[in-house]
Amino acid sequence: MTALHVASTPADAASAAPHLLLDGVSKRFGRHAVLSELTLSVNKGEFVCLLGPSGCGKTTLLRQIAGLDAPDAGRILLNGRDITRLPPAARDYGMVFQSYALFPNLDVAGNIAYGLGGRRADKQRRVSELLALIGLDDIAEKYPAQLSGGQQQRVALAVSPSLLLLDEPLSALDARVREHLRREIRALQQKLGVTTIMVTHDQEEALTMADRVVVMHGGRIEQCASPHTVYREPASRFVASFVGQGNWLAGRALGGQQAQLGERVLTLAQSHGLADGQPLSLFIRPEDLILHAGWSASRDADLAEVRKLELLGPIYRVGLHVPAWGGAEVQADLTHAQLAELELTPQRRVPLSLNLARLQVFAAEVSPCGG
Ligand SMILES: Nc1ncnc2c1ncn2[C@@H]1O[C@H](COP(=O)(O)OP(=O)(O)OP(=O)(O)O)[C@@H](O)[C@H]1O
Repeated sequence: MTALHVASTPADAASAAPHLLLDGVSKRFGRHAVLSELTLSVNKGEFVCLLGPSGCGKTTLLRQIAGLDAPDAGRILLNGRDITRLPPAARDYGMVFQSYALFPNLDVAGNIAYGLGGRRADKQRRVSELLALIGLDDIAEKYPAQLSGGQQQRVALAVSPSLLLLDEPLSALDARVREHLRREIRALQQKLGVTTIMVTHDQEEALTMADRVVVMHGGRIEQCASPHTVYREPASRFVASFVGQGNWLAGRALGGQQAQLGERVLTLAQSHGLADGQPLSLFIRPEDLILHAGWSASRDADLAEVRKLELLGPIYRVGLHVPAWGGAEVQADLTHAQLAELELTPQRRVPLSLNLARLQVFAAEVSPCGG
Protein backbone atom coordinates (compact mmCIF):
# COMPACT_ATOMS: atom_id res chain seq x y z
CA MET A 1 0.00 0.00 0.00
CA THR A 2 0.98 3.59 -0.41
CA ALA A 3 -0.34 6.39 1.71
CA LEU A 4 0.02 10.09 1.51
CA HIS A 5 -0.34 12.29 4.52
CA VAL A 6 -0.86 16.01 4.43
CA ALA A 7 -0.48 17.61 7.86
CA SER A 8 -2.88 20.19 9.27
CA THR A 9 -2.93 23.78 8.11
CA PRO A 10 -3.88 26.70 10.36
CA ALA A 11 -6.80 27.54 8.07
CA ASP A 12 -8.52 24.27 9.02
CA ALA A 13 -10.44 25.50 12.01
CA ALA A 14 -12.24 28.47 10.53
CA SER A 15 -13.23 27.26 7.10
CA ALA A 16 -16.88 26.75 6.21
CA ALA A 17 -16.08 26.07 2.53
CA PRO A 18 -15.52 22.48 1.37
CA HIS A 19 -12.37 21.14 2.91
CA LEU A 20 -11.13 20.08 -0.48
CA LEU A 21 -12.45 21.28 -3.81
CA LEU A 22 -11.46 19.91 -7.19
CA ASP A 23 -12.71 22.24 -9.87
CA GLY A 24 -12.55 21.00 -13.46
CA VAL A 25 -9.32 19.03 -12.99
CA SER A 26 -7.92 17.57 -16.22
CA LYS A 27 -4.74 15.62 -16.87
CA ARG A 28 -3.25 14.16 -20.03
CA PHE A 29 -0.34 11.84 -20.54
CA GLY A 30 0.67 12.46 -24.15
CA ARG A 31 -2.51 12.17 -26.16
CA HIS A 32 -4.26 10.11 -23.50
CA ALA A 33 -6.77 12.16 -21.47
CA VAL A 34 -6.52 10.41 -18.09
CA LEU A 35 -8.66 12.90 -16.12
CA SER A 36 -11.35 14.94 -17.86
CA GLU A 37 -12.74 17.99 -16.07
CA LEU A 38 -13.33 16.38 -12.72
CA THR A 39 -15.26 18.38 -10.17
CA LEU A 40 -15.60 17.13 -6.62
CA SER A 41 -15.92 18.67 -3.20
CA VAL A 42 -15.04 16.88 0.01
CA ASN A 43 -16.26 18.06 3.39
CA LYS A 44 -14.24 18.11 6.56
CA GLY A 45 -14.28 14.74 8.28
CA GLU A 46 -15.73 12.98 5.28
CA PHE A 47 -14.55 9.56 4.07
CA VAL A 48 -14.64 9.49 0.28
CA CYS A 49 -13.75 6.43 -1.80
CA LEU A 50 -12.59 6.73 -5.40
CA LEU A 51 -13.91 3.53 -6.98
CA GLY A 52 -13.38 2.36 -10.51
CA PRO A 53 -11.76 -0.26 -12.72
CA SER A 54 -8.05 -0.46 -13.36
CA GLY A 55 -6.79 2.47 -15.43
CA CYS A 56 -9.78 4.80 -14.82
CA GLY A 57 -7.52 7.46 -13.28
CA LYS A 58 -7.97 6.94 -9.52
CA THR A 59 -4.30 7.05 -8.58
CA THR A 60 -3.65 9.89 -11.01
CA LEU A 61 -6.36 11.91 -9.28
CA LEU A 62 -4.91 11.14 -5.86
CA ARG A 63 -1.49 12.27 -7.07
CA GLN A 64 -2.92 15.60 -8.25
CA ILE A 65 -4.49 16.15 -4.83
CA ALA A 66 -1.20 15.32 -3.12
CA GLY A 67 0.72 17.62 -5.44
CA LEU A 68 2.92 14.85 -6.80
CA ASP A 69 1.62 15.82 -10.23
CA ALA A 70 0.07 19.05 -11.48
CA PRO A 71 -3.14 19.03 -13.51
CA ASP A 72 -3.13 20.51 -17.02
CA ALA A 73 -6.33 22.43 -16.29
CA GLY A 74 -8.60 23.09 -13.34
CA ARG A 75 -7.97 24.08 -9.74
CA ILE A 76 -7.49 22.33 -6.42
CA LEU A 77 -8.46 24.23 -3.30
CA LEU A 78 -7.70 23.14 0.25
CA ASN A 79 -9.70 25.15 2.78
CA GLY A 80 -10.38 27.73 0.10
CA ARG A 81 -6.69 28.15 -0.72
CA ASP A 82 -5.57 27.45 -4.28
CA ILE A 83 -2.85 24.81 -4.06
CA THR A 84 -3.00 23.67 -7.70
CA ARG A 85 0.35 24.93 -8.85
CA LEU A 86 2.31 24.45 -5.66
CA PRO A 87 4.93 21.73 -5.85
CA PRO A 88 4.92 19.57 -2.72
CA ALA A 89 8.07 21.18 -1.36
CA ALA A 90 6.64 24.69 -1.68
CA ARG A 91 3.45 23.87 0.13
CA ASP A 92 3.42 25.06 3.69
CA TYR A 93 2.20 21.81 5.09
CA GLY A 94 4.24 18.70 5.63
CA MET A 95 3.64 15.73 3.44
CA VAL A 96 4.76 12.16 3.56
CA PHE A 97 4.65 9.72 0.70
CA GLN A 98 5.59 6.41 2.19
CA SER A 99 4.11 3.15 3.27
CA TYR A 100 1.34 3.86 5.75
CA ALA A 101 2.30 7.54 5.79
CA LEU A 102 4.84 6.99 8.58
CA PHE A 103 8.41 8.11 9.02
CA PRO A 104 10.46 4.92 9.43
CA ASN A 105 13.07 6.74 11.56
CA LEU A 106 10.57 7.96 14.16
CA ASP A 107 8.90 5.74 16.73
CA VAL A 108 5.12 5.63 17.04
CA ALA A 109 4.96 8.52 19.52
CA GLY A 110 7.36 10.52 17.34
CA ASN A 111 5.25 9.95 14.26
CA ILE A 112 2.12 11.13 16.00
CA ALA A 113 3.87 14.12 17.60
CA TYR A 114 5.29 15.21 14.24
CA GLY A 115 1.91 16.26 12.88
CA LEU A 116 0.85 18.12 16.01
CA GLY A 117 1.39 21.80 16.65
CA GLY A 118 1.49 23.56 20.01
CA ARG A 119 3.70 23.54 23.08
CA ARG A 120 5.75 20.51 24.01
CA ALA A 121 3.76 19.63 27.14
CA ASP A 122 0.47 19.89 25.22
CA LYS A 123 1.90 17.75 22.48
CA GLN A 124 2.91 15.00 24.89
CA ARG A 125 -0.54 14.98 26.43
CA ARG A 126 -2.19 14.83 22.99
CA VAL A 127 0.12 12.00 21.86
CA SER A 128 -0.86 9.99 24.96
CA GLU A 129 -4.54 10.65 24.30
CA LEU A 130 -4.25 9.58 20.69
CA LEU A 131 -2.28 6.46 21.57
CA ALA A 132 -4.99 5.47 24.05
CA LEU A 133 -7.67 6.20 21.48
CA ILE A 134 -6.10 3.90 18.90
CA GLY A 135 -5.38 1.28 21.55
CA LEU A 136 -1.62 1.31 21.02
CA ASP A 137 -0.33 2.97 24.21
CA ASP A 138 1.87 -0.04 24.91
CA ILE A 139 3.86 0.29 21.70
CA ALA A 140 4.67 4.04 21.75
CA GLU A 141 8.38 3.34 21.41
CA LYS A 142 8.23 0.89 18.53
CA TYR A 143 9.27 1.86 15.01
CA PRO A 144 7.01 1.42 11.95
CA ALA A 145 9.00 -1.60 10.72
CA GLN A 146 8.23 -3.36 14.03
CA LEU A 147 4.47 -2.93 13.63
CA SER A 148 1.93 -5.13 11.94
CA GLY A 149 0.09 -3.77 8.90
CA GLY A 150 -3.00 -3.07 10.98
CA GLN A 151 -1.03 -1.25 13.67
CA GLN A 152 0.66 0.89 11.02
CA GLN A 153 -2.72 1.87 9.61
CA ARG A 154 -3.98 2.90 13.01
CA VAL A 155 -0.92 5.04 13.63
CA ALA A 156 -1.31 6.64 10.18
CA LEU A 157 -4.83 7.69 11.13
CA ALA A 158 -3.77 8.94 14.54
CA VAL A 159 -1.15 11.16 12.92
CA SER A 160 -4.33 13.19 12.44
CA PRO A 161 -3.54 14.84 9.16
CA SER A 162 -5.71 17.50 7.58
CA LEU A 163 -6.23 15.12 4.71
CA LEU A 164 -5.35 11.45 4.58
CA LEU A 165 -4.91 10.00 1.12
CA LEU A 166 -4.86 6.22 0.88
CA ASP A 167 -4.16 4.24 -2.25
CA GLU A 168 -5.50 0.67 -2.06
CA PRO A 169 -4.48 0.31 1.60
CA LEU A 170 -6.03 -3.13 2.06
CA SER A 171 -5.38 -4.78 -1.29
CA ALA A 172 -2.44 -6.92 -0.18
CA LEU A 173 -4.25 -8.44 2.80
CA ASP A 174 -6.24 -11.64 3.01
CA ALA A 175 -10.04 -11.42 3.11
CA ARG A 176 -10.55 -11.90 6.84
CA VAL A 177 -7.92 -9.38 7.90
CA ARG A 178 -9.20 -6.95 5.28
CA GLU A 179 -12.74 -7.09 6.60
CA HIS A 180 -11.56 -6.53 10.15
CA LEU A 181 -9.32 -3.62 9.16
CA ARG A 182 -12.09 -1.98 7.13
CA ARG A 183 -14.19 -1.69 10.26
CA GLU A 184 -11.27 -0.60 12.37
CA ILE A 185 -10.07 2.10 9.97
CA ARG A 186 -13.58 3.42 9.49
CA ALA A 187 -14.31 3.55 13.24
CA LEU A 188 -11.05 5.34 13.95
CA GLN A 189 -11.49 7.75 11.04
CA GLN A 190 -14.87 8.72 12.45
CA LYS A 191 -13.55 9.03 15.99
CA LEU A 192 -10.67 11.23 14.89
CA GLY A 193 -12.61 13.12 12.20
CA VAL A 194 -9.80 12.80 9.66
CA THR A 195 -10.90 13.79 6.16
CA THR A 196 -9.92 10.77 4.09
CA ILE A 197 -9.82 9.96 0.39
CA MET A 198 -9.21 6.32 -0.40
CA VAL A 199 -8.62 4.73 -3.78
CA THR A 200 -10.00 1.26 -4.26
CA HIS A 201 -11.20 -0.98 -7.06
CA ASP A 202 -13.03 -3.13 -4.51
CA GLN A 203 -16.69 -2.14 -4.51
CA GLU A 204 -17.46 -3.90 -1.26
CA GLU A 205 -14.71 -1.92 0.44
CA ALA A 206 -16.07 1.35 -0.96
CA LEU A 207 -19.68 0.57 -0.06
CA THR A 208 -18.90 -0.51 3.49
CA MET A 209 -16.42 2.24 4.38
CA ALA A 210 -17.29 5.47 2.58
CA ASP A 211 -19.62 8.35 3.37
CA ARG A 212 -19.60 8.99 -0.36
CA VAL A 213 -18.45 6.86 -3.25
CA VAL A 214 -17.03 8.50 -6.36
CA VAL A 215 -17.42 6.04 -9.22
CA MET A 216 -14.87 6.79 -11.93
CA HIS A 217 -14.75 5.50 -15.47
CA GLY A 218 -12.40 6.57 -18.25
CA GLY A 219 -11.15 9.64 -16.36
CA ARG A 220 -14.62 10.94 -15.54
CA ILE A 221 -16.88 10.84 -12.52
CA GLU A 222 -19.94 8.76 -13.37
CA GLN A 223 -21.61 9.18 -10.01
CA CYS A 224 -20.78 10.67 -6.65
CA ALA A 225 -23.26 9.72 -3.96
CA SER A 226 -23.79 7.77 -0.76
CA PRO A 227 -23.16 4.01 -0.96
CA HIS A 228 -26.91 3.45 -0.64
CA THR A 229 -27.71 5.71 -3.60
CA VAL A 230 -24.92 4.33 -5.77
CA TYR A 231 -26.23 0.81 -5.18
CA ARG A 232 -29.95 1.51 -5.33
CA GLU A 233 -30.03 4.29 -7.92
CA PRO A 234 -27.04 3.90 -10.23
CA ALA A 235 -26.76 7.00 -12.40
CA SER A 236 -25.51 5.24 -15.50
CA ARG A 237 -25.26 1.88 -17.17
CA PHE A 238 -21.62 1.74 -16.17
CA VAL A 239 -22.34 2.29 -12.46
CA ALA A 240 -25.16 -0.27 -12.54
CA SER A 241 -22.84 -2.85 -14.10
CA PHE A 242 -19.76 -2.07 -12.03
CA VAL A 243 -21.35 -1.95 -8.58
CA GLY A 244 -23.06 -5.09 -7.35
CA GLN A 245 -24.95 -7.73 -9.29
CA GLY A 246 -27.87 -7.12 -11.60
CA ASN A 247 -30.04 -8.43 -14.41
CA TRP A 248 -30.22 -6.61 -17.73
CA LEU A 249 -33.38 -7.13 -19.74
CA ALA A 250 -33.85 -5.86 -23.28
CA GLY A 251 -37.12 -4.01 -23.69
CA ARG A 252 -38.82 -1.37 -25.76
CA ALA A 253 -40.35 1.95 -24.72
CA LEU A 254 -44.10 2.31 -25.03
CA GLY A 255 -46.03 5.53 -24.43
CA GLY A 256 -46.03 7.22 -21.02
CA GLN A 257 -44.75 4.97 -18.25
CA GLN A 258 -45.00 1.72 -20.11
CA ALA A 259 -42.40 -0.64 -21.46
CA GLN A 260 -42.58 -3.89 -23.37
CA LEU A 261 -40.59 -6.85 -22.08
CA GLY A 262 -41.15 -9.82 -24.38
CA GLU A 263 -44.89 -10.47 -24.19
CA ARG A 264 -45.38 -8.48 -21.01
CA VAL A 265 -46.28 -4.81 -20.79
CA LEU A 266 -44.83 -3.22 -17.66
CA THR A 267 -46.15 -0.08 -16.04
CA LEU A 268 -43.07 1.59 -14.61
CA ALA A 269 -42.92 3.60 -11.41
CA GLN A 270 -41.78 6.68 -13.34
CA SER A 271 -41.95 7.92 -16.89
CA HIS A 272 -38.96 6.67 -18.89
CA GLY A 273 -38.95 9.82 -21.03
CA LEU A 274 -38.05 7.84 -24.15
CA ALA A 275 -39.70 7.89 -27.54
CA ASP A 276 -42.22 5.18 -28.35
CA GLY A 277 -40.49 2.14 -29.81
CA GLN A 278 -36.98 3.08 -28.62
CA PRO A 279 -34.96 0.11 -27.35
CA LEU A 280 -34.21 0.29 -23.66
CA SER A 281 -32.36 -1.68 -21.04
CA LEU A 282 -34.19 -2.63 -17.89
CA PHE A 283 -31.96 -3.18 -14.87
CA ILE A 284 -32.99 -5.01 -11.72
CA ARG A 285 -31.01 -6.38 -8.79
CA PRO A 286 -31.36 -10.11 -7.97
CA GLU A 287 -33.01 -9.26 -4.63
CA ASP A 288 -35.71 -7.28 -6.46
CA LEU A 289 -37.13 -10.22 -8.38
CA ILE A 290 -40.22 -11.67 -6.69
CA LEU A 291 -40.92 -15.40 -6.72
CA HIS A 292 -44.46 -16.32 -5.75
CA ALA A 293 -45.63 -19.36 -3.81
CA GLY A 294 -48.86 -19.70 -5.80
CA TRP A 295 -50.00 -18.68 -9.23
CA SER A 296 -52.82 -16.50 -7.89
CA ALA A 297 -50.40 -14.51 -5.77
CA SER A 298 -49.90 -11.92 -8.48
CA ARG A 299 -51.55 -11.30 -11.81
CA ASP A 300 -48.36 -9.58 -12.99
CA ALA A 301 -46.28 -12.73 -12.71
CA ASP A 302 -44.97 -14.94 -15.51
CA LEU A 303 -43.86 -18.53 -15.27
CA ALA A 304 -40.13 -19.06 -14.91
CA GLU A 305 -38.20 -22.30 -14.90
CA VAL A 306 -35.52 -22.85 -12.27
CA ARG A 307 -32.23 -23.59 -14.09
CA LYS A 308 -29.70 -23.37 -11.29
CA LEU A 309 -29.45 -23.03 -7.52
CA GLU A 310 -26.23 -21.57 -6.20
CA LEU A 311 -25.44 -21.30 -2.50
CA LEU A 312 -23.69 -18.03 -1.65
CA GLY A 313 -23.58 -18.50 2.13
CA PRO A 314 -26.41 -16.44 3.62
CA ILE A 315 -28.44 -16.45 0.39
CA TYR A 316 -29.20 -18.63 -2.61
CA ARG A 317 -28.81 -17.24 -6.13
CA VAL A 318 -31.43 -18.83 -8.37
CA GLY A 319 -30.95 -18.94 -12.15
CA LEU A 320 -34.28 -18.67 -13.97
CA HIS A 321 -35.44 -18.90 -17.58
CA VAL A 322 -38.50 -16.77 -18.42
CA PRO A 323 -40.07 -17.56 -21.83
CA ALA A 324 -42.60 -14.69 -21.56
CA TRP A 325 -39.81 -12.11 -21.13
CA GLY A 326 -38.32 -12.85 -24.53
CA GLY A 327 -36.59 -15.95 -23.22
CA ALA A 328 -34.59 -13.94 -20.68
CA GLU A 329 -32.23 -15.64 -18.24
CA VAL A 330 -32.27 -13.91 -14.86
CA GLN A 331 -30.89 -14.41 -11.40
CA ALA A 332 -32.88 -13.95 -8.20
CA ASP A 333 -31.53 -13.91 -4.64
CA LEU A 334 -33.49 -15.73 -1.99
CA THR A 335 -32.98 -16.35 1.69
CA HIS A 336 -32.83 -19.95 2.89
CA ALA A 337 -36.30 -19.53 4.41
CA GLN A 338 -37.75 -18.26 1.12
CA LEU A 339 -36.17 -21.12 -0.79
CA ALA A 340 -37.61 -23.68 1.61
CA GLU A 341 -41.06 -22.08 1.50
CA LEU A 342 -41.11 -22.12 -2.30
CA GLU A 343 -39.69 -25.68 -2.38
CA LEU A 344 -37.51 -24.71 -5.30
CA THR A 345 -35.60 -27.38 -7.16
CA PRO A 346 -34.06 -27.37 -10.64
CA GLN A 347 -36.62 -27.62 -13.50
CA ARG A 348 -39.44 -26.53 -11.22
CA ARG A 349 -41.66 -23.76 -12.61
CA VAL A 350 -42.48 -20.79 -10.44
CA PRO A 351 -44.40 -17.52 -10.92
CA LEU A 352 -41.98 -14.62 -11.17
CA SER A 353 -42.48 -10.84 -11.24
CA LEU A 354 -40.39 -7.70 -11.01
CA ASN A 355 -40.48 -5.21 -8.16
CA LEU A 356 -41.31 -2.32 -10.48
CA ALA A 357 -40.39 0.30 -7.86
CA ARG A 358 -36.83 -1.00 -8.00
CA LEU A 359 -36.55 -1.30 -11.78
CA GLN A 360 -34.08 1.10 -13.42
CA VAL A 361 -34.48 2.08 -17.04
CA PHE A 362 -31.63 3.09 -19.30
CA ALA A 363 -31.69 3.94 -22.98
CA ALA A 364 -29.93 1.17 -24.87
CA GLU A 365 -26.85 3.47 -24.96
CA VAL A 366 -26.88 6.19 -22.32
CA SER A 367 -24.45 9.05 -21.72
CA PRO A 368 -22.60 9.18 -18.40
CA CYS A 369 -24.11 11.23 -15.59
CA GLY A 370 -21.72 13.51 -13.73
CA GLY A 371 -21.49 13.54 -9.97
N1 LIG B 1 3.18 8.90 -15.61
C1 LIG B 1 2.37 8.38 -16.55
N2 LIG B 1 2.68 8.43 -17.85
C2 LIG B 1 1.85 7.92 -18.79
N3 LIG B 1 0.67 7.34 -18.53
C3 LIG B 1 0.30 7.23 -17.25
C4 LIG B 1 1.12 7.75 -16.19
N4 LIG B 1 0.48 7.53 -15.00
C5 LIG B 1 -0.67 6.90 -15.33
N5 LIG B 1 -0.78 6.73 -16.66
C6 LIG B 1 -1.91 6.11 -17.38
O1 LIG B 1 -3.09 6.75 -16.95
C7 LIG B 1 -4.16 5.83 -16.82
C8 LIG B 1 -4.73 5.90 -15.44
O2 LIG B 1 -3.78 5.39 -14.52
P1 LIG B 1 -4.07 5.35 -12.94
O3 LIG B 1 -2.87 4.74 -12.29
O4 LIG B 1 -4.49 6.67 -12.47
O5 LIG B 1 -5.30 4.35 -12.92
P2 LIG B 1 -5.99 3.63 -11.68
O6 LIG B 1 -7.44 3.89 -11.84
O7 LIG B 1 -5.37 4.07 -10.40
O8 LIG B 1 -5.71 2.11 -11.96
P3 LIG B 1 -5.23 0.91 -10.99
O9 LIG B 1 -6.45 0.53 -10.21
O10 LIG B 1 -4.81 -0.15 -11.95
O11 LIG B 1 -4.12 1.43 -10.13
C9 LIG B 1 -3.59 4.48 -17.18
O12 LIG B 1 -3.90 4.21 -18.53
C10 LIG B 1 -2.11 4.65 -17.01
O13 LIG B 1 -1.40 3.81 -17.87
